[in-house]
Amino acid sequence: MSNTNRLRIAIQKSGRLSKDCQDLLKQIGVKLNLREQRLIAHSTNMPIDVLRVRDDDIPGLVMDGVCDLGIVGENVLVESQAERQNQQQNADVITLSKLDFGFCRLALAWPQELGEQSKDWFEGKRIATTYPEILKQYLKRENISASAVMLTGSVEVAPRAGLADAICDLVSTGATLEANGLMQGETILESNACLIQNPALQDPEKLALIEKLMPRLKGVKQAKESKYIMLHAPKSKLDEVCALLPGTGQPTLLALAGSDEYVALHMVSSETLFWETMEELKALGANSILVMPIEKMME
Ligand SMILES: Nc1ncnc2c1ncn2[C@@H]1O[C@H](COP(=O)(O)OP(=O)(O)OP(=O)(O)O)[C@@H](O)[C@H]1O
Ligand SMILES: O=P(O)(O)OC[C@H]1O[C@H](OP(=O)(O)OP(=O)(O)O)[C@H](O)[C@@H]1O
Ligand SMILES: [Mg+2]
Repeated sequence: MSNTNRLRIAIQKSGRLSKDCQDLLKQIGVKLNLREQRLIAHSTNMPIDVLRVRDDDIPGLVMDGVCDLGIVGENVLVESQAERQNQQQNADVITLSKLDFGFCRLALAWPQELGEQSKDWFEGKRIATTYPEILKQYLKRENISASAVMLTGSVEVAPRAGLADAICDLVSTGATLEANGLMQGETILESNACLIQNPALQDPEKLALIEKLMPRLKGVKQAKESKYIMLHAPKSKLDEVCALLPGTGQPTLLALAGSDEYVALHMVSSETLFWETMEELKALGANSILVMPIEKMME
C-alpha cells in the first residue's frame, strides 16, 4: 500500500507517453516540479506525487498499491494482467478513463517478400514480440500452434536477424514496418493510453481528490474535441445556416450593432467546421466565420 498521504501517480519517465502525460497533468491543474533525472516529482499545489518509471512497471505498481493511479497503454496493461494471472498474482485495476493519446495497435507482420499470407502460414512459425501473453492468447483463440520469441526491443529486426519468422509489434503509422521491409497482417489488439486506479484504494482524502480531478479530465478531453464557432449570418437565411452547423448544440443569437439584416451567431460544437462547410455558409451570405479552439470546459 502507498505509505504516504499524497496521491501517487505513476507515469512513463521517457518515451511515447511521457509528454502527453505531463501535458495532461498540467491541463487538469496539477503543477509539477519536474527535474529531468528525478524519480519522484512533487506537485507544488496539490497533495500529489508523480512517479516517473518505465511503462512496463506501471500496472504492477498500481495493482500492488505502491501507486494509487497510473497512466499506461492498454497493450502494457493487458500483457501484465495476463502475466500476473499466470502467476496467481493480483491483477485487478479500475480503468477510470481512456485517454486521447497513445493510439496504436498490436499487429502481426512478416517479411514483405513473402507477399500476402493467410493465418495457416503461421503454423509452426516463430513470432518475435514484446507481448508474449497477448500473442499466446490470440494463437490459442485462433488454433494456431506457433511459438512466441520474447524480445524487449528492436522487434522489427528479428526476421532479418534470423531470430524469428514474423513479428507481433506495435504499429501506428506503419513507417517502422515499412522501413524494415515488413508487411502488416491482422490486428490483435487496439490500444490507447488509459488512467488506472488501484481498486483497494480507500483513503477518503485521496478518493475525494480523484473525484475532484475526474471532471477536469473530462473537461480537457471534451475541450480538445470541441470548437467555438462564431459568424455573422443574414437573418433571412438563419434556418439554412443552422442546418449546416455541426453538432447538436443550440446557437446563441446576438444583435449586430447597426445592422437589421445580420445577426451574430455563436456556438460550441463537438466537431470542427470543415472548409467545405465554411464555403457553403459563405455562399448563404454568412461572413466573419471564426473557428476557435477551446481550452477548458465544464458542463
Ligand atoms: N507509434 C506509436 N504511436 C502511438 N503510441 C505508441 C506508439 N508506440 C507505442 N505507443 C504507446 O506508447 C507506449 C510507450 O511506448 P514506448 O515506445 O515509449 O515504450 P518503451 O520503449 O517500452 O518505454 P519504456 O522505456 O518506458 O519501457 C506503448 O506501450 C504504447 O501504448
Ligand atoms: O508505426 P509507427 O508509426 O512507425 O510506430 C511504431 C513504432 O513505434 C514504437 O516504437 P518507438 O518509436 O516508440 O520506439 P521504441 O522502439 O524505442 O519503443 C513501436 O514499438 C514501433 O516500433
Ligand atoms: Mg516499456
